[in-house]
Amino acid sequence: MKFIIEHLSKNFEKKEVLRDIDFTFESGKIYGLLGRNGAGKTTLFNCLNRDMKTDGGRFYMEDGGLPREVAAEDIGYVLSTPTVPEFLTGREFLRFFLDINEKSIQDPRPLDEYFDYMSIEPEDRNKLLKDYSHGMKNKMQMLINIIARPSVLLLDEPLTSLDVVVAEEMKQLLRSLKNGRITIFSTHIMDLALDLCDEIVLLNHGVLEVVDRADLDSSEFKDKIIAALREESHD
Ligand SMILES: Nc1ncnc2c1ncn2[C@@H]1O[C@H](COP(=O)(O)OP(=O)(O)OP(=O)(O)O)[C@@H](O)[C@H]1O
Repeated sequence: MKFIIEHLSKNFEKKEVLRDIDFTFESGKIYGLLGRNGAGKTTLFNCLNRDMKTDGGRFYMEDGGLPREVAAEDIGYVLSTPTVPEFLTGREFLRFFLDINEKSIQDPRPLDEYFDYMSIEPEDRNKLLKDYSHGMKNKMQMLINIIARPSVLLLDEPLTSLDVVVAEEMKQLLRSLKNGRITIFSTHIMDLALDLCDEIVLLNHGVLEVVDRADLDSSEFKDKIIAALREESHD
């Protein structure tokens, strides 16, 4: 399976944020998306999730060499700021999500199995989501996105505000989930990107380019990324 973006562009009035995004993502890989503040990472995710209209270009899936339209259930999107219904308990939210997606979720599991999977403690499962910490809300958002088994999982800086233990658990989780799907992960934490991702992709000057990590040790590779991103400031 591939996820192919061709000549995608997006402007905000006169500001050209995405100029010509042309990229092919392949199943089984985690892609680390790096870019300066304001480079357009969230805008790209919003366009791919169809929350925002693009100004040009297209994107589609390719299965067994055949192109097909992107269906809503193909894309999972975890926002950097978790948005969950605060008036529900963790358990109510999960049950509600499973109920409304009953037809599309293959092999639903008992609720506690999902909570166990995300290491959400039994005493927290019946608490209101408004009383969940940022990291716990983030886990819930991640959970509902992975239950739905999207082909493409977009993660907008999901680990930035998590403590080291939860961040490590999330990393393990993402690694365990990567087969059979495309994971695109935006982050400002370069070590995390180098550690977790199979490919590093830079969003720079409105285009996406892969950074070749062949034959470079980690420090040289980091310098190369910083040098490439620094160019952006001379615009
Ligand atoms: N709805 C909008 N209306 C106008 N301009 C916008 C809108 N959304 C984003 N922008 C602009 O588009 C540019 C890219 O923003 P975006 O949030 O996509 O960047 P980012 O790479 O995710 O940044 P960061 O790393 O700081 O989160 C910025 O200049 C931003 O001000």
